[in-house]
Amino acid sequence: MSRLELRGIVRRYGTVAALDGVDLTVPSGTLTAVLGPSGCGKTTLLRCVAGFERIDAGEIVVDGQVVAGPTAHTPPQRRQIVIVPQEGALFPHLSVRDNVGYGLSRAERRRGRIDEALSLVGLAGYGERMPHQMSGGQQQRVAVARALAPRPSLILLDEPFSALDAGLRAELRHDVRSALRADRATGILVTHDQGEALSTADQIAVMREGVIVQHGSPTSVYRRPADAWVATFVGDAILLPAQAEPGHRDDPAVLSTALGPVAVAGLPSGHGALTVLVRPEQVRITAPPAPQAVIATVTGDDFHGHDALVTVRLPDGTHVTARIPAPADPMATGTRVGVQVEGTGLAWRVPEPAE
Ligand SMILES: Nc1ncnc2c1ncn2[C@@H]1O[C@H](COP(=O)(O)OP(=O)(O)OP(=O)(O)O)[C@@H](O)[C@H]1O
Repeated sequence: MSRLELRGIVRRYGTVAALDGVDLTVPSGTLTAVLGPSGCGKTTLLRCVAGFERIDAGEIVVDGQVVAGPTAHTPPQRRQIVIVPQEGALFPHLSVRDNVGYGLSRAERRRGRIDEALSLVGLAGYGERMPHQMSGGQQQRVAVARALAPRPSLILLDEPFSALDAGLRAELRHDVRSALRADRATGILVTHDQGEALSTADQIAVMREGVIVQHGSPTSVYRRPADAWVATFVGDAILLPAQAEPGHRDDPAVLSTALGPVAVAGLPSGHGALTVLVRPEQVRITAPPAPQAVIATVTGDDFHGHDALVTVRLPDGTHVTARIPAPADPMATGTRVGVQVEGTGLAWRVPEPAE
């Protein structure tokens, strides 16, 4: 169990700042998912924490000890930090047992740490198999067991489930999360899959262009995204234009949008153009249209088993997609429905165009 602190980390490649002042704290025994689009610096961040890359500015502190900074660079083998890569991490010529025991002392092997690590990932009894006798998902479990076995200060997971199909991914991330918790390990999970980040991590750090733009619990990042970009990156978002009037003093204020009235808490002060965020599950669809609902026309219905994504055209011509519990019959294209927003939305001021 270790606490990780990143303070103002900068890592440049020529003129590109892959990391441009990253601040992040990962409390002991917790898992933080670093979520961001391709090229935002996620892998560079892991490589700096592990010690494979030197940093140009800032400090990396593990349990109060500076492992990288202006005058320090502890080499990777002395950081007690392990990385679990996407795939192909196992030695093909070694048994599962020998793979897991690779970095362990003889004493730890004797104390039964290999079997303990295999049980943590649900593979008790698989020690004598060779990697090629295991499925892709089982091989990733072995890789996680091998990483956990020496009880590292930190475990860094670099998109470890990305090569697996959807069902196996969900099962494995759940089991890996349980294994990390059982071992009270501190970890960072890098992913660009927002569902994975929301369902697996204790904290989410959203990264954009080499900076952490928001850090918080999955619920806080989903419910109170820092800006419209985070809102669309973490979850599906409906963004609607609205206008703040000087008379809006209530909290929540009720704004007029193409989806009808939307209650917004914590409205920015002053008047001007706003962007209002509503999540697709907040849109209620009624057929026949409920009184006071905005009248819309169904243009698409995607059935997903547990729910359905229904796209409608609003009177102003814009299309929005609602997530509703799957109806018994699909909503036919052209059906006239009513749409209303439930709960509260969020709003941000639209930046003035530069002169
Ligand atoms: N060795 C390198 N030399 C030069 N530029 C690099 C190097 N490694 C990374 N970069 C650049 O740094 C930026 C961040 O790259 P990084 O691989 O960390 O992103 P990422 O978020 O992990 O992307 P992905 O999700 O696609 O793996 C990119 O602009 C990339 O081109």
